[in-house]
Amino acid sequence: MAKRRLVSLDLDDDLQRQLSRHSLKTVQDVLQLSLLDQMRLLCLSADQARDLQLRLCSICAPKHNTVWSLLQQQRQGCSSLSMGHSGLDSLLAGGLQLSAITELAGPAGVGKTQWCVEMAVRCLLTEPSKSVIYIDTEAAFMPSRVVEVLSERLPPDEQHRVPELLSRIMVHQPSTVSSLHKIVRELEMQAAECGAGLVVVDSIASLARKEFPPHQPGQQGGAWRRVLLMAGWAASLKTLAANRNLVVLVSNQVSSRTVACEVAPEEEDEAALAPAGVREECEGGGGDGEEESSRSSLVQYRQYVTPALGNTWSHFINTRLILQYTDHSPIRQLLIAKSPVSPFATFNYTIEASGVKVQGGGSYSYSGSDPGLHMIHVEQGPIVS
Ligand SMILES: Nc1ncnc2c1ncn2[C@@H]1O[C@H](COP(=O)(O)OP(=O)(O)OP(=O)(O)O)[C@@H](O)[C@H]1O
Repeated sequence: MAKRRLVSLDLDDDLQRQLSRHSLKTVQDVLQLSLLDQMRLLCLSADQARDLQLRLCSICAPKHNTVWSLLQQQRQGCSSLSMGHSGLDSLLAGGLQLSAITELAGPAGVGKTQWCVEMAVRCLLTEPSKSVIYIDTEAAFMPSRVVEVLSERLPPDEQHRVPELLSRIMVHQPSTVSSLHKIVRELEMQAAECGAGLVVVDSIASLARKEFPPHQPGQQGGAWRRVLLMAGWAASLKTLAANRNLVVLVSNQVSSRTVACEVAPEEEDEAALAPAGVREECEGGGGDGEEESSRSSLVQYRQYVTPALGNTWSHFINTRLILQYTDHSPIRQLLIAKSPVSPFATFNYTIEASGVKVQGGGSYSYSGSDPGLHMIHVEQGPIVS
């Protein structure tokens, strides 16, 4: 919190001018000065300097909520962004949680971007004073699709609002890890300036996976560098979500994971037939991207499709929603795979001109699940060795 940018605070204009004149950028920069220096540099009286110090100290001090106030927020529906379906919302305590990171993971074409657009439109329509920051790392963002969804949602006499609503979505399209890194670092300031209620990163994985593949020849430790990078981004996004009380929604790709199984002697011949390349594609594993060490010949390798970025990443996110195909096209499925408030649950959805529609009542069980170990149904059929 001491690193919080002063421009993101609601300080009066004269004071902001003095702060920037003396290159004081963070709360820490001011608190490191003596009271006398604060008075001198910022042209403050002793009382004003003491007030400022108290205010900045209260920003650094860890904040707490009471259970009662959290419950009140939840009841008033101001702790979440509705996903547009009463069953889904009630399991997720209102929808996508504020001050938290929600991940949408799924195979190509399943509807991750469509869900991101859906939630952006929902934020604009339900929060008239809020904006959306949309970080598109795959050049997949289609303004015309947002217009289509908005136009379908607005009644005929409100169609004139479309341009105003569109101007409340700020889009970044970084094409390298370093440009995304810079955007993530500056997000808190931008979120404060534009009053963001939702930050979308579609997708969080693609640039890092492209620049730091786990098995790049001649470059050891690509996966480990990526874990460190993702940890930094997750920390920044969490701080942003908490400080600005907004929803962070990230999409994630899927990757294949290889699991080694002991085989009984009579199955040994079958194990020997496992394709040689299977382990090359392994990404998540138990150790965040590094493939497992070689096994004896009595081991069979089975391949699964799971959310990308490995186990460590799955601990960074608060809620994981997995999107997958079903055998009944065009119906797709949303799984609540990890949530602090909901049991494991599944809901069907379709993608329509007016956006994403969740169908029926959904089903859930309290048997629990491992967020890192979901087999994802891929349209072309599961890849099993
Ligand atoms: N206007 C529309 N009406 C109905 N379906 C649509 C419409 N626009 C897109 N879709 C459907 O959305 C799906 C693509 O979704 P989306 O782009 O969100 O996938 P994705 O999971 O983000 O894929 P990737 O990982 O490749 O980016 C396609 O099945 C497409 O048919």
